[in-house]
Amino acid sequence: MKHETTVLIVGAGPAGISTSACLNLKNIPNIVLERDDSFASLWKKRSYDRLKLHLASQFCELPYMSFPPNLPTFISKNDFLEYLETYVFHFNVNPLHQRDVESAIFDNADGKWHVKVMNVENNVVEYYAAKFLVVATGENSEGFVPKIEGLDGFGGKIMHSSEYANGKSFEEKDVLVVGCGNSGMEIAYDLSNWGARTSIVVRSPVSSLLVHVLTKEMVQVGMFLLKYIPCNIVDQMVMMLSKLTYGDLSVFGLKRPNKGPFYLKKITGKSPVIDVGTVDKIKQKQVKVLPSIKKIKGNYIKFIDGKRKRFDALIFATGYKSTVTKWLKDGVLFNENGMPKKRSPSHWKGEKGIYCVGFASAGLFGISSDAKNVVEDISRILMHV
Ligand SMILES: Cc1cc2nc3c(=O)[nH]c(=O)nc-3n(C[C@H](O)[C@H](O)[C@H](O)COP(=O)(O)OP(=O)(O)OC[C@H]3O[C@@H](n4cnc5c(N)ncnc54)[C@H](O)[C@@H]3O)c2cc1C
Ligand SMILES: NC(=O)C1=CN([C@@H]2O[C@H](COP(=O)(O)OP(=O)(O)OC[C@H]3O[C@@H](n4cnc5c(N)ncnc54)[C@H](OP(=O)(O)O)[C@@H]3O)[C@@H](O)[C@H]2O)C=CC1
Ligand SMILES: O=C(O)C(=O)Cc1c[nH]c2ccccc12
Repeated sequence: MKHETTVLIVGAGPAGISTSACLNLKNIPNIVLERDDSFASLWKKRSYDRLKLHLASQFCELPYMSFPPNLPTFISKNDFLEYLETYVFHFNVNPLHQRDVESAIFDNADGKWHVKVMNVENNVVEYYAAKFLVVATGENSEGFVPKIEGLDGFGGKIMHSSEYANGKSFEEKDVLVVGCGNSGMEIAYDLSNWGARTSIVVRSPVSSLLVHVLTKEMVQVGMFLLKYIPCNIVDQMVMMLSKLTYGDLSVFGLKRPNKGPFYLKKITGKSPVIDVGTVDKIKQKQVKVLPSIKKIKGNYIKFIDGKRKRFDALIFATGYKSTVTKWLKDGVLFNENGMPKKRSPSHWKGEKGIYCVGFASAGLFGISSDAKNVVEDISRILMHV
């Protein structure tokens, strides 16, 4: 049997949920397919305990619902999850769980997307069809771990940042965090608080890790000013504040790029590091900075500066990859990395009724705007048929 609807949404993270909510408000039939056994699985199962939103709450709202007024500016993971619970209930969003989308093909004959789904609860294949397909599987669908010589033979524990909850089991252990994006920097801070002897790999200036380090307040002020002042001026102000607060961090391998943080976020999607106290720990030598890994032998890690050190655990905070190309080969909307071919703001629409929500590297703010754009477009098309 084939399940027919108007819009099929793949993924029930913030992107899928908000798209379904916007469609429900317009009474457009839709089905949300989610591979996990709950919605917002990244937030529920694949993010660390101490996670708080890095952006002020007004930049993290999903369409048509504000956060409760009693919440602090920077919301905790649990409060965000409670907000999502209220959101799905209020907008009557009902994802079908344990539905892993395996393929999606457009059929010119009937003008519909045909989607093959594995119901992982009972191992039965299901088929769905719809005029519109919204890809909402996210930029963080799968953890990325680089290939390193000897990694398979590492004698200690290996995990990706998405599997890290807290540092309870790492007390008194030697732990190496690889990667110093927002996940790596915060996990290193957490590990150190839990009493782990913590080191973090910052790519050496040779392969140059150019990164802005800001506080969440600097980002908050910057986001506010961007509404009124050109990006280059906001960037200069924020960079000046960062210099005054942190000084020169290049001795720790963290080199400030010439281009500003908001400009770089817009052009490359790369977020600045929003410091939660890790920089202070680095300066106090409570978190040690090490260069890139050359190879691994047993429990020993050899670094590119020739030094060697023993570790009990490796935590890869080396980012994520999109998994869209595993099940979708549309050739138009997405490139070979499963990311939109077109840059924001025209990234969200493909051909033949395919869309994506949540692929603009613009966080929850970008998701909200994508969802509204996509649903407006679908609604306009439906009104003209
Ligand atoms: C640790 C972390 C913290 C973040 N914090 C912030 C923040 O504070 N502020 C901010 O603005 N942004 C933040 N982001 C960025 C972004 O907003 C979040 O990643 C957000 O959850 C993205 O929502 P999404 O719905 O696009 O993707 P996801 O939340 O990843 O949801 C995608 C869903 O699709 C499902 N799926 C994937 N493949 C399939 C398939 N084949 N079939 C069926 N279902 C599938 C997944 O199981 C998942 O539930 C953070 C990201 C991370 C990793
Ligand atoms: N509270 C919050 O709001 C949080 C938000 N986030 C967001 O989630 C998204 C994902 O963040 P994150 O998980 O940190 O991933 P990122 O992709 O942002 O960072 C990965 C880091 O790993 C480095 N890296 C990759 N490969 C290697 C390697 N072989 N050796 C050494 N370093 C390597 C990258 O360096 P390079 O750039 O040189 O490739 C980069 O610094 C981001 O948008 C982030 O802002 C994450 C955590 C908390
Ligand atoms: O946390 C993230 O990864 C985000 O993408 C959120 C975000 C959107 N715009 C920004 C500008 C500066 C820092 C973070 C973000």
